[in-house]
Amino acid sequence: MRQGECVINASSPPPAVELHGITKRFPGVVANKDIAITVRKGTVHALIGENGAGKSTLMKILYGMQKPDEGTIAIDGEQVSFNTPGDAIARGIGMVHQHFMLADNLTVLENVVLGGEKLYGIGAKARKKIKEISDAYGLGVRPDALVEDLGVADRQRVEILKVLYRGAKILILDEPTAVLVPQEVDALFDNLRELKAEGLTVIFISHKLGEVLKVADDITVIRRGTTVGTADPKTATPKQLAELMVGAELPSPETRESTVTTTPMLKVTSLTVAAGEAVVAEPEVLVPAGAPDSSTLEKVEAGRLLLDDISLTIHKGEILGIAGVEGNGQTELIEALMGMMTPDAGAITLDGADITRMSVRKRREGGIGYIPEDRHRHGLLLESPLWENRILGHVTEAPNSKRGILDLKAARKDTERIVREYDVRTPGIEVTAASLSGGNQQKLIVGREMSHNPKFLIAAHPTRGVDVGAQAQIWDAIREARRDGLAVLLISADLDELIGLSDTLRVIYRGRLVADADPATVTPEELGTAMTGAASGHLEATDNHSAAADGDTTEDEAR
Ligand SMILES: Nc1ncnc2c1ncn2[C@@H]1O[C@H](COP(=O)(O)OP(=O)(O)OP(=O)(O)O)[C@@H](O)[C@H]1O
Repeated sequence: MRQGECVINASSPPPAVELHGITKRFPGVVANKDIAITVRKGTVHALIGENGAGKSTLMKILYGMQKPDEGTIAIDGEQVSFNTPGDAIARGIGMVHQHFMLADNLTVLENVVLGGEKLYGIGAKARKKIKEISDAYGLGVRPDALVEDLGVADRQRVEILKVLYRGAKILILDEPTAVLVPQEVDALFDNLRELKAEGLTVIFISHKLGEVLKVADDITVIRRGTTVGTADPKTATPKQLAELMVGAELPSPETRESTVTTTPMLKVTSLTVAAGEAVVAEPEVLVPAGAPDSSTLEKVEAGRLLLDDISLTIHKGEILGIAGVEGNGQTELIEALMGMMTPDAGAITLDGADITRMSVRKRREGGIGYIPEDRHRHGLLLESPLWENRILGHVTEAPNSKRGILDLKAARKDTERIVREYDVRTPGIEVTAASLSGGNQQKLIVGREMSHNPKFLIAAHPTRGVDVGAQAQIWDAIREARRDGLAVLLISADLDELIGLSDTLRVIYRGRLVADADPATVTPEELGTAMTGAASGHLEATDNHSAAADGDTTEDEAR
């Protein structure tokens, strides 16, 4: 572990990026404080730090999305000043955001060219250029594929290709591996090595310390807005990095104590959803009165089964993990369970009561907690203060409501409690959710949902974007509630989390449950293989109907 900056000897080319004395203040928060980072040309440089440490702010400054209050930026040895991302792009900087920004209904070529038409037109020249870039860096992108047909990893490659097409020599990737399965992570790292070999520079933000050590040449640690040191990936361990970041031990999701009972809490029988189904959106129960409509459910093309005869049972005290590459029916399963989508066939019972046609509000009141996949679309009102976000989805429940009337004082007080207990780093509860860092937004949602003592929790990527310290805390909260009988449907792209937390594991592929895995023995690689639809000798094929029958056991029957 070395403190301070990398040593650059006199004969080295100028560093690709030099940030000096960068300071950025927001009301009540110093997001970046006198930050100094030197990024060597042709390297992969990882930026790590706990939630709210200031990583995204720093990258937004480098990409021209935000202006620093103080400090200088030099690119290839030359001082620059960016007012917009356009200025940064012109100096060869590209950014791939965590939330992809592609138009689904356009082809890869159209997406790549969009906004950059001046470079190579929109015809044969553009196509040739795309092919050249794709071949040069091993991206394997097909220009005529429709983006909506692509999986997550391919979409990410299109995003990378898009910034390369615009001439980026320095790529900023914001948590690029959060949505990828292990095999896809390896493929991305191969791409990054290719980029590096061609002299490009990559800066990436990540909370996955093992991966950081695998791919980074240099690591900078940021804590509370300032650089606290650099680490050498050749010698550092994940534990050391975690300690440097948050002063905490690296958590493990592993628990093999079983709290699974024989009492079914959630039972899903032959649930089927065809594409193009009309959506039952009930914005008024998701948001407080007067807030904008947060229903963003979309229609999809007709003719395909999005959920195909899904049957499963989750018992009291059981965490059932669903493994799957994004886009294989997880969203539809969640929406059908929450009442945001009406299934075409099948039934859902919660604690013995049929909830198949029940409203979202009634389901929530009946004890369903919901940590959504996309916190911006379904979890938060970004422009509203934290205390309003605490009410979101729980308008009619205590402490937000007393005898049918909103109790704002109690809601505010409870928001302060959640902020304290879940360590949401914020100057106060009056700031907007948008002003929180990604990980702190997530902690607020988890705190809110756990505060209502749900019977059944839908946890989609519960620790996405949170640092190792907060991750441990969220895992503990879920485990503790499980001990008290909580049933959990866990959906996560983090296979270690999925394997470590789940009591039961099932694989979803093209809307069907295709395999079962034993969390005590399965490896992330085996699970990753099964998720791509390939048969894995280590996993058992699912028998949907025996799973349904399983739900018929009574409390007294042994499982
Ligand atoms: N637009 C904004 N307005 C007010 N405060 C902000 C704004 N953007 C960021 N902040 C604050 O600046 C601090 C740094 O946030 P930033 O998003 O840079 O953290 P981060 O290290 O990227 O965290 P995470 O790992 O959770 O994404 C946080 O306290 C955050 O609340």
